[in-house]
Amino acid sequence: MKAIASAPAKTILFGEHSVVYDEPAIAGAVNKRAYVEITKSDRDKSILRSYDLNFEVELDTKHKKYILKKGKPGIIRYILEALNRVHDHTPIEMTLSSSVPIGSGLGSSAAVTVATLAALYRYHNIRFNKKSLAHDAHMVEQAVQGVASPLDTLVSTYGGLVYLSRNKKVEHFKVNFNVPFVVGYTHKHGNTGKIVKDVRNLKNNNPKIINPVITSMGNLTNYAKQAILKGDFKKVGELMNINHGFLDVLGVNTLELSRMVYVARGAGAIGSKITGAGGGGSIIALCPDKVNEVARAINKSDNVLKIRFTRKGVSSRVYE
Ligand SMILES: Nc1ncnc2c1ncn2[C@@H]1O[C@H](COP(=O)(O)OP(=O)(O)OP(=O)(O)O)[C@@H](O)[C@H]1O
Ligand SMILES: C[C@@](O)(CCO)CC(=O)[O-]
Ligand SMILES: [Mg+2]
Repeated sequence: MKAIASAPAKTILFGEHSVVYDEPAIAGAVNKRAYVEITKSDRDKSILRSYDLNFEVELDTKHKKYILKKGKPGIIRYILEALNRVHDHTPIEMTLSSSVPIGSGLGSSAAVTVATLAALYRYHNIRFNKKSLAHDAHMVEQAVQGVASPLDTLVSTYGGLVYLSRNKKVEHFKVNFNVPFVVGYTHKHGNTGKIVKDVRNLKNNNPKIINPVITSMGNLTNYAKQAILKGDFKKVGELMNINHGFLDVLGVNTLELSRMVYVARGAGAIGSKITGAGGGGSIIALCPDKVNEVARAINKSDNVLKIRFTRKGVSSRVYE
């Protein structure tokens, strides 16, 4: 018996970081995915491996211990947390593959977590639905990072373009939002857990300054929702640029991210901003009519990822 699952990466259009403080956010699933496969092992220990992320872990799930045979522990922590919550100690072989750049603001941790939980639920024949899966995946991110909003794991579970309201209501945009975006990313990985905690410290040390910024980011996201519904991409772009300024105030901008943001605008993007936690990772640029020019300009000093939004969220199945 083999259980497999996959879940999409995401890009945040508006609301990263402010969503941690219950402000609204808009994010979409994109055409990069994480894949997890689980089979029964005939060895006495479980093995977790990834050929493309180049890591291998020997798991002693009975004693909740692991030996990192090769690779870095980062993303593995999400998988181990999911295993601790769901798996018994029967030996399994778990293989992860992913086309999502890790630590690049595109929700690799959420895609890996959602795919891992879905594959484990299938393997153990545990009933679940998208609501329960998104919740459980959020709890895993919360446990690993210390602080996490439900946004990334919601988008990886449901797919599509999602508006998350202040009272955590999920709305799916019905509009056809396939306007051309370009994602630029640096090889400087971010670490969302650490960056979110840094923002929390800044907020706690300067509440009278940062709290109104967080509130304004929430209001901006609601204006952006109206602009998207009206198809007013000029306004969407303008609001992306303002949102980027707010993220700079929160301290999550870097030289590389700024360079890509302004290179994109100089090449014709009508809006560009950090997407995801920042501190490394990615920017997103809205460039109707100028996709190739913007992609070429960013690619001169950084990396470009042509993304498309996808309605396809998590998928999973069992092969007997
Ligand atoms: N090459 C790597 N191999 C394994 N883990 C890595 C590697 N590079 C980074 N990591 C870790 O993977 C995790 C990536 O999750 P993180 O949430 O930080 O980024 P992300 O999900 O890709 O971006 P965001 O959360 O901003 O959307 C982090 O714990 C990071 O330390
Ligand atoms: C920075 C953040 O808002 C998004 C990370 O992709 C963190 C979170 O929502 O958990
Ligand atoms: Mg993440």
